[in-house]
Amino acid sequence: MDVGFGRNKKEQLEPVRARVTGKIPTWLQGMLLRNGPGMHTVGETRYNHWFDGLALLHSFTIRDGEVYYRSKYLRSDTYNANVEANRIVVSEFGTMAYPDPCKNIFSKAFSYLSHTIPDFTDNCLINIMKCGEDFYATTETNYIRKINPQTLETLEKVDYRKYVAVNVATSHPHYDAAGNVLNMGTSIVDKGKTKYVIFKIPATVPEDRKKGKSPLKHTEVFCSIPSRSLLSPSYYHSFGFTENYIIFLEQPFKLDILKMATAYIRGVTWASCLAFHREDKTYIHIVDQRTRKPMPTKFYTDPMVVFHHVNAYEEDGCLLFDVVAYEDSSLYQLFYLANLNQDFEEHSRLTSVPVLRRFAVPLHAAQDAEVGSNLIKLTSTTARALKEKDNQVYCQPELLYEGLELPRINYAHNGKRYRYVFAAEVQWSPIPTKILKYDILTKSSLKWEEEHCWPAEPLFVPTPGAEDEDDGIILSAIVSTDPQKPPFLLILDAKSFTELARASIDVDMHLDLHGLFIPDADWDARKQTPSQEAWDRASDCHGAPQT
Ligand SMILES: CC1=C(/C=C/C(C)=C/C=C/C(C)=C/C=O)C(C)(C)CCC1
Ligand SMILES: [Fe+2]
Repeated sequence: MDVGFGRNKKEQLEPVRARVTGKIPTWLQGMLLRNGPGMHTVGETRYNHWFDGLALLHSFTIRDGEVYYRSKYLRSDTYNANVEANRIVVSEFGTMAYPDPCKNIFSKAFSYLSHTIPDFTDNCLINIMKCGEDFYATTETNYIRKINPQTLETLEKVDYRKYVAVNVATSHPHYDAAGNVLNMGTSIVDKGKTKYVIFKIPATVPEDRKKGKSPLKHTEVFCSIPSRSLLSPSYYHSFGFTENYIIFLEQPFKLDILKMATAYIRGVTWASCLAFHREDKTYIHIVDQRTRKPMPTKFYTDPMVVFHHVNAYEEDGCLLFDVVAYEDSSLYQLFYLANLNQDFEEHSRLTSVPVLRRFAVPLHAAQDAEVGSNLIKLTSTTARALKEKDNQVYCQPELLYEGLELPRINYAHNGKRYRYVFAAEVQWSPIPTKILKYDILTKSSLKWEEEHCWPAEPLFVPTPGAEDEDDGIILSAIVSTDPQKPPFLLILDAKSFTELARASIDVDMHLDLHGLFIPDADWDARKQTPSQEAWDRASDCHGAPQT
């Protein structure tokens, strides 16, 4: 089965109207905006890893029961430089590139030296972040790219380092109740220290300080956590968040800074500077948002690799947090394009399945508790926190569900008690074939699947005025491995997990990573959604078979 992982996808610049079957709820008006890699070769050169691909943004605009689709490559500096040179000239996660092969030995040496502190890529292919009224494409370097969600045009390049000292940052920020962005990055060997920095970008800027300024200019450091090691900070892809706490896992999947500093000259990739240390522990840092300080207790657990935090909440003096955990870092290995070729099913077997695990940590010092005692008295979980000497606590998680990735929740429950996880079901292969609704309370699940269909991350949109946590719909872009079946946007009823509608579009749709839904109601009066007239010009897509 070939879905062409390494094949470049065509952009769909003009909106096309999808062929809708079923009935889209009338209240569902807005735009699903998503990001992911779409171009894997430039000229004769090719990227090694799927996470290297050039960012391709796509959007599904839902209006009065119709769906309009468009896609556009992010015109990052990386994209422009590559296209101009007709080859890959900017390094990505799994591909090291050499811009000037013809340079003489002296200028070559100079160019090597200038890469000691590398200028990373602005190929923001992972997610979309809402920042005040603006939207940004994001990756894990120090760069983000402002975009126009309506036209998918690429706007300013923003360097986080102008506002906060971080060399890398996550593409999974959190949003608090006021819409402020909280994100985390690593400041590497700055003034002799390496630390993890949690920073806040305000949703709004006071009128008197505004003067057309972006909220990013008002970014503040919320708190920082010193890295256990100066030269090998942990890699992380997301973090946990509740009203009062921030959860950071300092996992034994680490960046080797010395290796990074010499990677360019040695001709190896950034990916090769990341290593899983199975002999190490995973340290659990809990920051109290009121004091902005990490709790002094040394919480730890077994070695693991976590990409996605699912949710976290406080219950009876404990903090519960749920993550998708692996026993090793094989996920990154599998996404090498060489493993994702025609017979990828043979070559791409994970050596550990992604498991939904629940951790529980006690929030109050248990100085008098006996060594060996379990500090978790909750009846809702079997997760344990065992008291050890020297203020250490060993955390043993509860296994909730085996085989899921790309988790999403009803974000109104972020940081709060919640019951449902929506995710893609992933067993031993990294490619999802089902969409899953997992009920943490009853430990039961509902699934959607269809032959030849590969679903993207399922996104939950609540019904306006919803009371139940699962009162809403699920949106997932589905690509099919059957050439006779065009890709489609699937709309499921989140309660029953039954199909409400699907919108088929005969375009070259890519498998994406993450994104968000912008309800029409979020657009303020100044930034109107495009007029109906604009959509009327969209060409029809009759869902004809792809050739
Ligand atoms: C370029 C670059 C990086 C990029 C990492 C990327 C692009 C990671 C993507 C991860 C995904 C998509 C995970 C999904 O679960 C690092 C290592 C941060 C630092 C060095 C330079
Ligand atoms: Fe992610």
